[in-house]
Amino acid sequence: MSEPPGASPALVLDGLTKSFRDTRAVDDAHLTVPPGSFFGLVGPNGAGKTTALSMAVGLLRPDSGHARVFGADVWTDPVAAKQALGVLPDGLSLPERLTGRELLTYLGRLRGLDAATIDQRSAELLTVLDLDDAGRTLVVDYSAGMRKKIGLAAALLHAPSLLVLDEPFEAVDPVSATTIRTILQRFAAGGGAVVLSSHVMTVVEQLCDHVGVMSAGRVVAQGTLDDVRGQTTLDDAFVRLVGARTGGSEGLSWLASSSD
Ligand SMILES: Nc1ncnc2c1ncn2[C@@H]1O[C@H](COP(=O)(O)OP(=O)(O)OP(=O)(O)O)[C@@H](O)[C@H]1O
Repeated sequence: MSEPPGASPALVLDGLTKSFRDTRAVDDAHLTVPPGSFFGLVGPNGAGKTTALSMAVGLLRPDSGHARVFGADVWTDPVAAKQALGVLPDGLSLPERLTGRELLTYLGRLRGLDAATIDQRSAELLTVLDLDDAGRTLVVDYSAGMRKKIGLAAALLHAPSLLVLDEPFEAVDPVSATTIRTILQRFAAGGGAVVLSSHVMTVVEQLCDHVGVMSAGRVVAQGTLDDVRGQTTLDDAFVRLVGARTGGSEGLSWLASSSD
C-alpha cells in the first residue's frame, strides 16, 4: 500500500456542498469512513452520491466544505491525498486509442511506478479480471463492462490505501461481478478501505460493514451496517430513511393492453 493508514479516518467529508445552477446537488454532507472499512454509499437516483464522491476524490471542486483522505485535504494537499487514492469514477473517460495494456503502462508511469512493477502488476490485473485478450484491444472497442474492469485495474495499479468506486458493478456480468467482489474483499482484508456506491442493497449488505445513506443531497444516516438497518433489511431501512414513493401507477391506465 502506498501510505500506511494510521489512525486517521480513510475519508472524511466535512460540510461538502455543491450546487448546479438552482439544484443543490450536495447539501452540507458529513461522512466518516473508518480505516479498513468497506463502506457502501446508497441513495435514490439524484440523491447526490456521484457529486459527493467526485468532490471526495478531487474531480469536482466543492462550493464549500472539505474532503480529507487519511488526513490529507484533497484540495490543499492533493499529492498526498491522491497517492493514497484509487478511483473508479462515474462515466470514466479513458484514452481511447490505447490498448488496455498500454493504458495501464501509461497510468503506471504517471504514478511514478518503475517498468518492472508496471509489467508485473498489469499482467496480473489483466489476468485476474479476465482481460488478457482485451489487453491487446483498443479501449475504444471495449464494452461498458470491459471499461469498468479496466477502470478498476487502473484504480488498483499503484496499490492505494483507499478505493473509491462509483457503481463498480453497473454493466458488469455476474461472473465478472464475482471476480470484482473477490478482488475488493482481498483488498479490504489486506487493510485497504473501500467506498462504493450502489443501488443494489443485497450487494451492499453482502460486502459492506459500514453504510451511508444519502437523500436530497444530505447524508441522512451512517454507521455500521447493523446500526443503519437495525432489525430490518437494508432495503426496508432505505425506504424508511428516504421516504417511500409509490409513484402513482394508477395514472398509467393506458399501459393496460386493450383488445377493443
Ligand atoms: N453536471 C451537472 N449539471 C447539472 N446538474 C447536475 C450535474 N451533476 C449532477 N446534477 C444534479 O445533481 C443532483 C445529484 O446528482 P448525482 O448524479 O450526484 O446523484 P446520484 O445520487 O449519483 O444519482 P444516481 O443514483 O441516479 O446516479 C441531481 O439533481 C442531478 O440532476
